[in-house]
Amino acid sequence: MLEAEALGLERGGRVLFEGLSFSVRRGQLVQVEGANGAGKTSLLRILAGLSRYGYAGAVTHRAPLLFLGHQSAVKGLLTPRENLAWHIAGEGAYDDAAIEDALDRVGLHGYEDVPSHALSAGQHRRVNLARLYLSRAPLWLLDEPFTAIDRDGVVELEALMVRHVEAGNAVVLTSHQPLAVSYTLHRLNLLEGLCP
Ligand SMILES: Nc1ncnc2c1ncn2[C@@H]1O[C@H](COP(=O)(O)OP(=O)(O)OP(=O)(O)O)[C@@H](O)[C@H]1O
Repeated sequence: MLEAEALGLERGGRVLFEGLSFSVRRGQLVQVEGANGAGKTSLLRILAGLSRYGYAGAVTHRAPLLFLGHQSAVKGLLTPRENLAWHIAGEGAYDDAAIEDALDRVGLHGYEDVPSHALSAGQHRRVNLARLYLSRAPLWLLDEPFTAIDRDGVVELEALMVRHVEAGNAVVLTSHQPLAVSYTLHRLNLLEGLCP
């Protein structure tokens, strides 16, 4: 689904990673490992084709992807329903029932039409996560998806990711918390590459 070849990145005179090569295949659930500041977000943005900075190497995409960053992309003046409609319009689809179902699944039933600036941090995150229920992209790149999500939400999100990879898709995520999933988890170490 994605191939990274000899990726290298230097920030502020510090080499974060170099010569990093790996492939992400169908059915893989990959967690990027590393301490604060190691370069996980930078790597994910490179993989998503969003990096504003110069880096070495090349990324080849073999499938459409969805990137969810940890900085909320929810627009405060729009309601959750409008935010999701705006996002999925980019995929050429608008389906009010599907949007309502996605918001319901992330626990935002009753908040569909509230201006998003009136939502909590966790509810903002949930609006973003609702995009996972609507996306048709086979490859998900998720940066700290569990941030500000309560325990039930974490369990639901873990199950959603497992369903996605079991269906033959792939997920690459960063997370500081260990995943409690009964599925083979591949670890991507910024210095050593992809570990089985
Ligand atoms: N805006 C910036 N300007 C200059 N250097 C930056 C900037 N943002 C990040 N960096 C540098 O890049 C390094 C990697 O940042 P990145 O956000 O990729 O790390 P991370 O592994 O995702 O960290 P965390 O786990 O804390 O989110 C940081 O240690 C910092 O030195």
